[in-house]
Amino acid sequence: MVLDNLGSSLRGSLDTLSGKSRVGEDDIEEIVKEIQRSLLQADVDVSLVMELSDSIKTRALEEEPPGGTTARDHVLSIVYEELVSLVGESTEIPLENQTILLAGLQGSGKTTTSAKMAWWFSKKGLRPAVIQTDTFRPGAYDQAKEMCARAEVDFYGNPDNDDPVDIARKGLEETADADIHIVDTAGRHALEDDLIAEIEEIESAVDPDRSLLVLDAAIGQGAKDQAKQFDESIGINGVVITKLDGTAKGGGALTAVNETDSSIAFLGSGETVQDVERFEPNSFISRLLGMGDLGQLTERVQRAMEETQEEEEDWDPEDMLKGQFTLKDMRHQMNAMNKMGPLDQVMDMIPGMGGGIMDELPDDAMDVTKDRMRAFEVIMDSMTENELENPRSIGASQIRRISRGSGKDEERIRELLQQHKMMSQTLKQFQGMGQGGDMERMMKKMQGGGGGGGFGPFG
Ligand SMILES: Nc1nc2c(ncn2[C@@H]2O[C@H](COP(=O)(O)OP(=O)(O)OP(=O)(O)O)[C@@H](O)[C@H]2O)c(=O)[nH]1
Repeated sequence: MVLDNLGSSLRGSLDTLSGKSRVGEDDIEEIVKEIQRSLLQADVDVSLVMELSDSIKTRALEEEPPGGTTARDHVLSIVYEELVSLVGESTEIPLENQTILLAGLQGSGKTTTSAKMAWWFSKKGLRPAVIQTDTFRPGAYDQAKEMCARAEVDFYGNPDNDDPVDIARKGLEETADADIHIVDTAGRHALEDDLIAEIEEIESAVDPDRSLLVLDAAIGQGAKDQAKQFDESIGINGVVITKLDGTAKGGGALTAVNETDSSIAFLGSGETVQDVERFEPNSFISRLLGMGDLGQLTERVQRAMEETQEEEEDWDPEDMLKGQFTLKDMRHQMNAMNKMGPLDQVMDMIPGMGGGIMDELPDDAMDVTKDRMRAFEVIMDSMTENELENPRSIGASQIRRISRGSGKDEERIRELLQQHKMMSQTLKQFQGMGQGGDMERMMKKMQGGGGGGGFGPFG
């Protein structure tokens, strides 16, 4: 992960501030040196590093720590804010119909990224399609097709056609039913004129809503020229950094962002379709600093909870923790999830709840897509209070009645009950794991609404 060492070395030097109420010039010099060392090691452009360290120094010495804040927390919050502003906002990716073009050098991870992004969009309830126009690398077609099958998303390619522009055009026609079109393009070893000419032609044929530059995290300063050229030829709106699992670098990508005046859209951290996440500056920096991401998580959870409070006054998360997971709880969870993003991504943000744990769960335990959620809502509206509280009491005759009332197939109702059962079992697993731990704390936060300040995780 980028700036891997920053968290621990920074925490070390911040500890020297413990007990102090004011920060001295020597202290801040020491801290800034640590930050510079980490950023330069991670290949961040020298001028960016200098800019950042100057602002940290000036702010730490000139700004008064707010009442009740220790010198350590004050400096940490400044470092945090400045790092967040260094990486910038995340590229805007609206959840609506659009065409996205992927560009980048050979091996940067475009094909993998196209399938990953399609998977990500599908989990948001949209229907994505990947269009593979790489006629240069033998094997690209099979690779993309296989990954798209694994991601369960639409795919178009034609290994017998050697005209990428024609494939792109036909692909858009053939996948007209999809909401999101992701157009993968060929790469070359280096930026050559024919690559640029080809991508320009594809760009004008597909007229993308946004073009993303895919960069290997290990690229280093070479990113600067590449970014510049792609930007000049097709216009770059955002960057995808791949292979963050394999390197402690990644600073080159920040340079590319700066060069193209764009932002980071997605991060890739593995070879499977699920190894992708939306770039979010706050959570990214919190994690770099090794502080977990509870600040952002609680904010999101609280916002979602406030919005779903309405007619659910009698919903008690304590009951859920005790293992009584009713259909009402499920409805509450679905509403909250809908607002926060998929539960697996939310879980990833909780320290100790990341990838490994989610991998052990059945895939469909968390797979509550928008369409299914809508259908489930309608079905639940046709249930009685007693049925909502005691789903086990629902037998064949109730299912028939609910089906008539909701206009949904009986099969759908069984599916809902099955989903409830799975979520209930999943929750039991978490209860087992979270003895006095993260899950329980998260549920308390959901319930009590404490914390919530911008720097929650630093306490
Ligand atoms: N560990 C890791 N490997 C990745 C990641 N993204 C891509 N890869 C691997 O990197 C290699 C190249 O990825 P591709 O997706 O084929 O790259 P490409 O840019 O489409 O390559 P061309 O089609 O030749 O231009 C493959 O072996 C991928 O499995 C990642 O985030 N982490």
